[in-house]
Amino acid sequence: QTEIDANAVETTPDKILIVYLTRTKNTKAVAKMIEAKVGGTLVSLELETPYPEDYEAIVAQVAVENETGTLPPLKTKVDLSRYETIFVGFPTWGMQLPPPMKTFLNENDLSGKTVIPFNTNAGYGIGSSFETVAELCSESTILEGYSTRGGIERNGVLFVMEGEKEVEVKKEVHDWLTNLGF
Ligand SMILES: Cc1cc2nc3c(=O)[nH]c(=O)nc-3n(C[C@H](O)[C@H](O)[C@H](O)COP(=O)(O)O)c2cc1C
Repeated sequence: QTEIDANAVETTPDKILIVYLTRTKNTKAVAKMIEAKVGGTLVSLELETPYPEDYEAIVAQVAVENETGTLPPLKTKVDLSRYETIFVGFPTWGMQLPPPMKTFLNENDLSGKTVIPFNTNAGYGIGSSFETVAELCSESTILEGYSTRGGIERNGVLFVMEGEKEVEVKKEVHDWLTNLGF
């Protein structure tokens, strides 16, 4: 007897892309947990001109970009044609979707594809980032996203996805993806 899971996401690993932005590697760690469960191709977004290493400097630059709607040019180019399910991962920056992810969603056509956001943040939450993903992917099917607390760079807390936290996030990611039908 064959059981058919009505909730199953109908895709295969070769059609899954996991694209993420990361600075202190927390979002990257979540991306790798997703890959471990669903497979797919991992792509890290890199800028033509990297952000400053200095925290205050990047905060100031991102604030200006957010305010002016600047879309920083990406070095990373991806041919999306073969992918039907695209996970998009990013930290919260200035309570918004980080400018490089705005660039990515602006310069690529994700219409007709399934888009699934995920996020790490310092504890202030996703801000408007998931809403902006939905706005920039208005012709896509958006599934429920996942968010967890990551680093607090302002306080010198950088990478946190280890030890108990890693175990906890792995379980949450597993349950979230199972819920989505993966
Ligand atoms: C420029 C900048 C702005 C940030 N703004 C916020 C924010 O508005 N709210 C928040 O909760 N965390 C904020 N953070 C903290 C990051 O979202 C958090 O440390 C996240 O886990 C970093 O992910 P990453 O390790 O993948 O780079 C900010 C960090 C940076 C560098």
